[in-house]
Amino acid sequence: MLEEVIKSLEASPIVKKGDYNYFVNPISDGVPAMDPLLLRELALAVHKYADLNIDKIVAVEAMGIHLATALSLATDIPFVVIRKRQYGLPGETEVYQKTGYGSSNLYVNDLHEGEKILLIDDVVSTGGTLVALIKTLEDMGLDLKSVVAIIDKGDGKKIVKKETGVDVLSIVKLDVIDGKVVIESTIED
Ligand SMILES: O=P(O)(O)OC[C@H]1O[C@H](OP(=O)(O)OP(=O)(O)O)[C@H](O)[C@@H]1O
Ligand code: HPA
Repeated sequence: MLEEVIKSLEASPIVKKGDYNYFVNPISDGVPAMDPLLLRELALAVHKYADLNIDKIVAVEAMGIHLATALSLATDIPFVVIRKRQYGLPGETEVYQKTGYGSSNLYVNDLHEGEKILLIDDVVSTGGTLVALIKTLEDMGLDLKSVVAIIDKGDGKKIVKKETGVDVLSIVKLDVIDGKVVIESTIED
């Protein structure tokens, strides 16, 4: 079921961001172009394994958005985006996000105490993004039914578990070794 996903990830070029080995892929960057077959495989895998008894899908800007869109179309569940742009709307919550190569503020809007949500992002790597978001969303009283990171890079998922107690649902586990993406496992193994 994940043939296109694996093929595409294994072909990812690696670019350096400082010391960080950054893989470039349609799932995580929209570059090179995303084959709809690949996007469909991802949406089907999330549909199959995630808890979809939820009120909203919550995407992290930027590269959670296409994944949330595909899942929303497949499920008829609405999605909201955690943006890098501040709106200053009532109830807006700011979250500081630090990755292996940068940082920014994220802004949570239109999420309300007691709502059941699925949080989706493309990659978990240092865990900086998901740890900060999970802590904030839990403090806001949201019920995180599933936390999805399509790609678990290095120790990402393990770090999130240690820091928050939350099990991230990931479709592919990979690492960058000797300048290449190496697939370690998939959810279908
Ligand atoms: O586990 P971490 O080390 O936090 O890395 C994961 C985060 O890094 C990327 O975000 P980035 O801020 O680069 O944004 P983008 O989605 O706009 O590319 C990715 O989309 C995740 O949100
Ligand atoms: N590639 C793409 N997106 C990412 C990465 C990466 O290596 N790490 C965190 N987000």
